[in-house]
Amino acid sequence: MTFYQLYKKLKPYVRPYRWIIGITLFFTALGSFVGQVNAFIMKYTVDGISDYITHQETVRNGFLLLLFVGTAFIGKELIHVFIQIGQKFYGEKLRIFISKDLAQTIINKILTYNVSFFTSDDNQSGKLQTRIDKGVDSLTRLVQNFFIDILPLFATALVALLMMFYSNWIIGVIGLCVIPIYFYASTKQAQRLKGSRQYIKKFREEKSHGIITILESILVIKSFVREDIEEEKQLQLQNNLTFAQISIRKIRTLFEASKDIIEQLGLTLIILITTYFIINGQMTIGAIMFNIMLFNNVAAPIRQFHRIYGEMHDALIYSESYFEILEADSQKEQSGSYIPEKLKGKFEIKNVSFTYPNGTEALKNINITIEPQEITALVGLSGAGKTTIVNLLDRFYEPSSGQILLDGVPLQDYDTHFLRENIGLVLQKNHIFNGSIEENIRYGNPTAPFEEVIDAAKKAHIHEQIMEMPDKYNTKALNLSGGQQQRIAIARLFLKNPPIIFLDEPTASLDAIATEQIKNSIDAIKQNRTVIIISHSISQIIDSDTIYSMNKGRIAECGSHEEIYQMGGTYSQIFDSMVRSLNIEKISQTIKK
Ligand SMILES: Nc1ncnc2c1ncn2[C@@H]1O[C@H](COP(=O)(O)OP(=O)(O)OP(=O)(O)O)[C@@H](O)[C@H]1O
Repeated sequence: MTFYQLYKKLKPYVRPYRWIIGITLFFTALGSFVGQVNAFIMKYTVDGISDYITHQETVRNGFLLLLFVGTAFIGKELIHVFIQIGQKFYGEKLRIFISKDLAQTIINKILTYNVSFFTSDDNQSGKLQTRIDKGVDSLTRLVQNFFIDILPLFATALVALLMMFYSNWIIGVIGLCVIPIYFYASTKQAQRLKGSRQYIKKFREEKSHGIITILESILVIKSFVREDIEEEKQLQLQNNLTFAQISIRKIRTLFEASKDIIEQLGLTLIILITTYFIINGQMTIGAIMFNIMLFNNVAAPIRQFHRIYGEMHDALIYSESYFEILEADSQKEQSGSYIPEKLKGKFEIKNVSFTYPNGTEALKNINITIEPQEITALVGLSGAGKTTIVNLLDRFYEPSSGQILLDGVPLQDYDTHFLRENIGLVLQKNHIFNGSIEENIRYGNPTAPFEEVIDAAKKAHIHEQIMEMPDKYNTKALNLSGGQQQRIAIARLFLKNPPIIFLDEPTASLDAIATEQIKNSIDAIKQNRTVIIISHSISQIIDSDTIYSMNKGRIAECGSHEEIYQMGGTYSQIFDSMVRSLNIEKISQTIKK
């Protein structure tokens, strides 16, 4: 991306705050003139003192000179402070507003993206977060710097340069000559730094992903006593980052030294030529201070040019990623417009194959019919593709080939929000949000009255336990046990009350009593709904109307429990293994006693 492209992309974010920019520009213009006042005062002072000495003026005149100079300095400083406050305040205000808009826009945007966007390797949570944070941060810093740093510095430099020309054209030309040399050195420096900066960006993303991974897997790390492996991984990342940072520092030091030399050469020339004109009588002695100070004003922004250029390049690198995320329109979830009055809930999966974006072929030519208001179970060994089917039915992914119909209408024709409003999903491990139990259940229907929240909790067999907690429904949900969290998620589903329900191993993380209670709740919620249940537990699937047994992405058999068992294929193998693992013989002997 070029700076011009960046400018065009940023324009819509800056436009609403034109009035703030107007005020900032006013302060900038004022500041650029006030910035030269010191040079004039110093010239006047030196000339005044020189006159005073040459003409042996009275002490009174000397005091008057000092009074004037002192008042002028203090007055100028007061005005300068006022201008700076104005510039900083409005610059900050602009930054805060733009930061808010940039941060909110990207959140709004990514919420519209496909699930595949979030599961891709490039967008692992830490990486995505760094990219967004850094993008927003560097873009807002760029806007802020432009108005309270870059623009005032350059405006002051321009006015100083004009005054140098006004003072003497040769002095002006020297001031002017330094600019392109400096500019060339700064550009070269920035080009050399570009590669290292990109590495730093990559290493930073990897580091924050690494930290998130540690936080998420702390129990596994500790239980396997693998702290040293994790330390080693982090050290490697840290070393890479450190080397890149040192390489940047090296380049900076070298270039800064060469730029100092250029500046000193310019200054020496100014002093020599001004001295020549003073000796010649073409300038007064005060001109030496005047020219040095003006030259300083010209050199100041150029001295900072590499920093500004660097920050702008940082902004370019990070904003490139920011805008890549923002403009990933191909990732936008597609939605049809079809909204039926009522859903019956008949799914027909016809010759569907599906390959995940990373190339895993999860489903191969699948044909399944899910009858409305019936219970359909999906059974199969791990990795057979059961969850993938649910992912497709919820439109988290689109089939690679084949077609899915709901009540005879292609799934892609449905309004996606409508579709998902009508589907309830309970997973093996359900997400619990940071918030109270009530807020977590209410997620199923944010406008439901509190009585309905309680009713849902009762149906999910969690109400009594909640009432025993000190803060009852205000208890933090993240502190609950896995089984309790699962029941909160089921309560959320009761509150949502959708006609279609997908249960993906809903009791896998529960104890036996909780499993029985949840099974009862699930049996209750199954009434008059289309249900797909995935489970490795016999009790959950045995009384389903239809069972599909899957093997390596294909349907192996289908039918009722009795029918499919008789086929003697995958299902009977899984079923027999389950029975053996339960040790039925021992169990029945125990029960007989
Ligand atoms: N987000 C993903 N990206 C890439 N591959 C995936 C993804 N999710 C699942 N897979 C792969 O797709 C295949 C089917 O996975 P799926 O989760 O559908 O199996 P499953 O039958 O539900 O297994 P389990 O009983 O263990 O939950 C597996 O090989 C899995 O590794």
